[in-house]
Amino acid sequence: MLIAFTGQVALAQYNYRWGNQHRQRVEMIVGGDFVVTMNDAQPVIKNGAVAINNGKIVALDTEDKILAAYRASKRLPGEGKVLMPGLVNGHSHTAMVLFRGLADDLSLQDWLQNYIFPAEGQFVNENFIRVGETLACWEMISGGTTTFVDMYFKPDVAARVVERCGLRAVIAPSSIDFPSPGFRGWDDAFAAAVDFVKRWKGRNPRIIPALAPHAPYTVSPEHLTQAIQAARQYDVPLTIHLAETQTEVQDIQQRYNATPVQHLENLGFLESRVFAAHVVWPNESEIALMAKRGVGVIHNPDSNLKLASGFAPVPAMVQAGIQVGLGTDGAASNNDLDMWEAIRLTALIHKGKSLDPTTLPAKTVLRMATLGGAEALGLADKIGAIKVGLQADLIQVDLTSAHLTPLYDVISHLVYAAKAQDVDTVIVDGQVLMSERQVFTVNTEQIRREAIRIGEQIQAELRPSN
Ligand SMILES: CSC[C@H]1O[C@@H](n2cnc3c(O)ncnc32)[C@H](O)[C@@H]1O
Ligand SMILES: [Zn+2]
Repeated sequence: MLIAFTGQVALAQYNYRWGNQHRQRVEMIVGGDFVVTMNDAQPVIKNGAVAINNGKIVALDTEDKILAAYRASKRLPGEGKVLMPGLVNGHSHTAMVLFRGLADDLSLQDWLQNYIFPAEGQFVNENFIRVGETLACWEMISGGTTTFVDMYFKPDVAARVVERCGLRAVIAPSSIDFPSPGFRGWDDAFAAAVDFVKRWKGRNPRIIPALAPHAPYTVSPEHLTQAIQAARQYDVPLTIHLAETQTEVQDIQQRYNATPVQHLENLGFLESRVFAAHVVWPNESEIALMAKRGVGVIHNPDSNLKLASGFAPVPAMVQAGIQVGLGTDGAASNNDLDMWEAIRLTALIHKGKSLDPTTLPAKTVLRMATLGGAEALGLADKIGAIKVGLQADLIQVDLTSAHLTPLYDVISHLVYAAKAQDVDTVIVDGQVLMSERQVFTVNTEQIRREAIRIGEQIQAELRPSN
């Protein structure tokens, strides 16, 4: 008896001393009852875990195997949770959260010309962007977005906020042919955008500078050509609003005798560094053209519905092999930055439109919100899936709420039932930004106060539209 007990103690001591030594030390181990990987080799691992070191995924397996091979000073257990790649919001104007609810129930043209452009001219300055961007980062972290595209103004301020909040972002300063906040017109806006790109390229791996001419109806052919040439010269992505409304299609047809996508093709603009937002009204040959040129598309269902822009032919674009991601657009046309809503709407509206319930099945849509977005942005070698060698941009989604009980199919729940509030943990580059719904990188009380103050100022000073 005594011998057996002594033997057990010795074994425990051996395991403690040497077993631990044999396990490789990593920074963090994160688990999930289900690990949804977006990696075809191992799509869903039950009772899985991921080992993270230096911000990267170094191992992915069942939790038993991970714990047998690795030890970590930090562990985020996965009971009652799904572990999955962070969501990629492929199109937003993030600081527009401060214009949320300012002008609703309008068409895009009316909304932009008569409400949003004037309000931006009046209120967007560096402080507006600092507060709006921080508020948006808080909202996005809370909802499980780990990478987003910000197509807006004052990119240096936005980039510094993103650095502090810990998210990953493609920061694409807007250039447009008429006055915009801080600029007289295209020339000074575009020069500043190029200067931003030159200064931020390679500076912080989480900040990807890009160029963003607004749209074919607000940027001349000469300036569009200038933009794509600069994107090539500095080897950065380029994003643009494209074929968003029927009004745009008619306008471009009248001005240039071409449909919007064809117009860009005629300028030699279409290539794989380009990803276009909306693309609601491409014709069949334009879809084939975008697929051939490797142009990514970001679908924004909430905004397209709210502005009554129409239903983008997403099933046909996916079928053609276009890399399609999802976006929220700005919170003034959505009215939030909730990617779960974009996921659910995408999975629903195209079924209704096609009268076919097999259109865009849940798995396809979840892929669009993660790996599809990463592909469209040209970032799939870094993010979008749980795979050894990729950056550790991960979220844990809590499965214990009433609306996720019971569970038959984890992908079904993520697409048709989960909500932003179910996101429990957010990790970017191996850094925990939120755990148990507590956001660590934003002073939420302070930013709420500052956002309310700006809202009061806008309310008091907004000039009526004509
Ligand atoms: C040059 S990008 C920033 C510019 O775009 C405006 N904007 C916001 N949402 C949309 C949209 O859906 N279509 C076109 N333009 C949009 C935003 O207010 C900025 O002025
Ligand atoms: Zn937009």
